[in-house]
Amino acid sequence: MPPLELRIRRKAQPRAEGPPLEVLRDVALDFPTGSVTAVLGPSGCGKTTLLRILTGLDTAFEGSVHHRPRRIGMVFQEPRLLPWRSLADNLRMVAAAAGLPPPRPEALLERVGLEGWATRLPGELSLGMARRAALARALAVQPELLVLDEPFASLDSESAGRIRALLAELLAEGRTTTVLVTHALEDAAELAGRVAVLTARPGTLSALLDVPPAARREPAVLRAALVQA
Ligand SMILES: Nc1ncnc2c1ncn2[C@@H]1O[C@H](COP(=O)(O)OP(=O)(O)OP(=O)(O)O)[C@@H](O)[C@H]1O
Repeated sequence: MPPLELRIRRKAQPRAEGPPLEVLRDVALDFPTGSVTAVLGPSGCGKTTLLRILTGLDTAFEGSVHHRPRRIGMVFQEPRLLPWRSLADNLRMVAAAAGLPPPRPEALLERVGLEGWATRLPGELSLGMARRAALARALAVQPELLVLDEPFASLDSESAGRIRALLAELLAEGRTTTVLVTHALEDAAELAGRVAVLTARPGTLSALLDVPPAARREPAVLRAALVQA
């Protein structure tokens, strides 16, 4: 399978007044199948925009995306579950939309620590639980590409720890090409095989490096490698 290939020459956001805001410029990245890439960069540099372009949610840019897989699982900061449908239905609907046979929602929910919640509505969940439900929904499409936008943001440490452990287990399987946007170097060091760093807006690629194995135990090793890059 050829790598997913992202080529952004320029991405600008129209504004109500004034010229368009240039958000991204000259970002060229290949994502080999099964790789886990963390995208780091200052707030507002275009990380979420990059994910939206990568997944095809945003097509208004100059450039191209090649070899985008068919089944894409996404977890955004805002869980975006359908509020009037049970968690099980939320999972079934994305699987059906992906042309997959009905999944076993209970098993997927159990995997993210939400056993017994299949018939409940999203409004009954805390943010941490909703984020985990969104991850279960992403897994329900058997994703070839998994995209995670700050999956640990605004979570208490217990919820963040549960999701981190789950992702570490999942990503270690090495089957799913994963792109993880994060502000935390520790998360990149623990979960990713490599790190792509964007500059401040307009975001452009300033470094792409493999995570040194020692950084898994000591994230400062990654910080030092980034300073040198
Ligand atoms: N729909 C939109 N309309 C106008 N401007 C937008 C839109 N979406 C994003 N932007 C602007 O584009 C820039 C990049 O936004 P984006 O959300 O991609 O950054 P980010 O790196 O993910 O930020 P953060 O780390 O704070 O989540 C920001 O300045 C933002 O205000």
